[in-house]
Amino acid sequence: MTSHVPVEEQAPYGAGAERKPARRVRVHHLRELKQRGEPWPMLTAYDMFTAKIFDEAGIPVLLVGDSAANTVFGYSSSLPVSVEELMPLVRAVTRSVSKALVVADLPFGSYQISPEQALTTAVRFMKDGQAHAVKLEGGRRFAPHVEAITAAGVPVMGHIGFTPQSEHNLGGYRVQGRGDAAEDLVADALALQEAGAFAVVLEMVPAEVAKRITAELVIPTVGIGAGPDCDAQVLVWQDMAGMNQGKAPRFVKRYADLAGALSRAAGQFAAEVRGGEFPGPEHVFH
Ligand SMILES: Nc1nc(=O)c2c([nH]1)NC[C@@H]1CN(c3ccc(C(=O)N[C@@H](CCC(=O)O)C(=O)O)cc3)CN21
Ligand SMILES: CC(C)C(=O)C(=O)O
Ligand SMILES: [Mg+2]
Repeated sequence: MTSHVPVEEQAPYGAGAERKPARRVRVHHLRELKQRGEPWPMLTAYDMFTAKIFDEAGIPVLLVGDSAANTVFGYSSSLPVSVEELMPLVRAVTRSVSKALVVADLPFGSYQISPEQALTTAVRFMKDGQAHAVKLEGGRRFAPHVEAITAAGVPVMGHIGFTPQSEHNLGGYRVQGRGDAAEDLVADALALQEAGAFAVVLEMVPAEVAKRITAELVIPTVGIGAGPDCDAQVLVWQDMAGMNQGKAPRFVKRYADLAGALSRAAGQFAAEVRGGEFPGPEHVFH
C-alpha cells in the first residue's frame, strides 16, 4: 500500500494523483479539471504499445481517431475509413489502458444519416470496441444525434470548426469561425452542450473565438489549432512525435524525431545483416 486514501476517493490526475493505484478517468474528472483551470492533454492512439505508453505517461484521454485513415491505413483523407476498419483499433486501445478514457471517433457515413444510425454505431463501438465514449463531427444539426446517444448512456464528444469529414463542403483545410461565422460556432458549441456532450473539440478556430466558447461552456473545450485558452489540447500522435515526416499543419509541434530514430535503427539493422555482424554470438541458440 502506498496510500491511506481509499481508492474510490482518489482522483486519477491532479491533487493526489501520485498515490497509486489511480482509477479510470471519467467525464466528471474532465469537468473538474476545467473548473480548477488545469489544462489537460489528449492524444490519438491506434494500437497497443502507444496506448500503453500514453496511458502510463498520464494522458487522461485517448482518441482512436478516424485520422487512422491517414496514419494507419494510408488513405489520403479521413472519408474512406470504415467502422469495420476502426473497430479492431478501438478494441486494441481499450484493452491496453488502465486509466485513460478512450474515445472512439465515428467515421464518415456511420452517423450522419439519422440519430438512430448514430446511436446504432455508438452502441457498436461501446459493445464490440469497449470504448468509454464516442465522438462525432458537427454542430447544431447534429444535436439530435448527440442527444440520442447520450440518452442511451454513452458519453459524446463533439467536434466543430474545421471538421475533416466535411472538407469538400468546407472548401479544403481552412480556419473556421472568422468574422460573422464566430456566432455560428458559438451557437454550435452551446447546442452540443445542451444536447448532452461532455466535451467539444475546436479544430482550426481563431484563438479569440475558442477563448470565448471556452468561457461560455461548462463542458471542456479541446483545441487543435484553436489557441492556448482551450481547456485541453489534442494532437495526432504521429504528428506530435515526429513519426509523420510530411509537411505538418501549423498547429503541430514535434516533440521527438521518431521517424529519424526508426529510420536510423532500420538502416543500422540492414547494414549489420549485410555486413555479417548480426546476429552475434549472444543472439544464437546451440
Ligand atoms: N496526421 C494527421 N494530423 C491531423 O491533425 C489530422 C489528420 N492526420 N487527419 C484527420 C484530420 C485532418 N486534419 C488536418 C490536416 C491537415 C491540415 C493542414 O494541412 N493545415 C494547414 C493548412 C491550413 C490552411 O490552409 O489554412 C496548416 O498549415 O495548418 C489541417 C488539419 C486534422 N486531422
Ligand atoms: C484530430 C482529432 C481531433 C481527430 O478527430 C482525429 O484524430 O481523427
Ligand atoms: Mg477525427
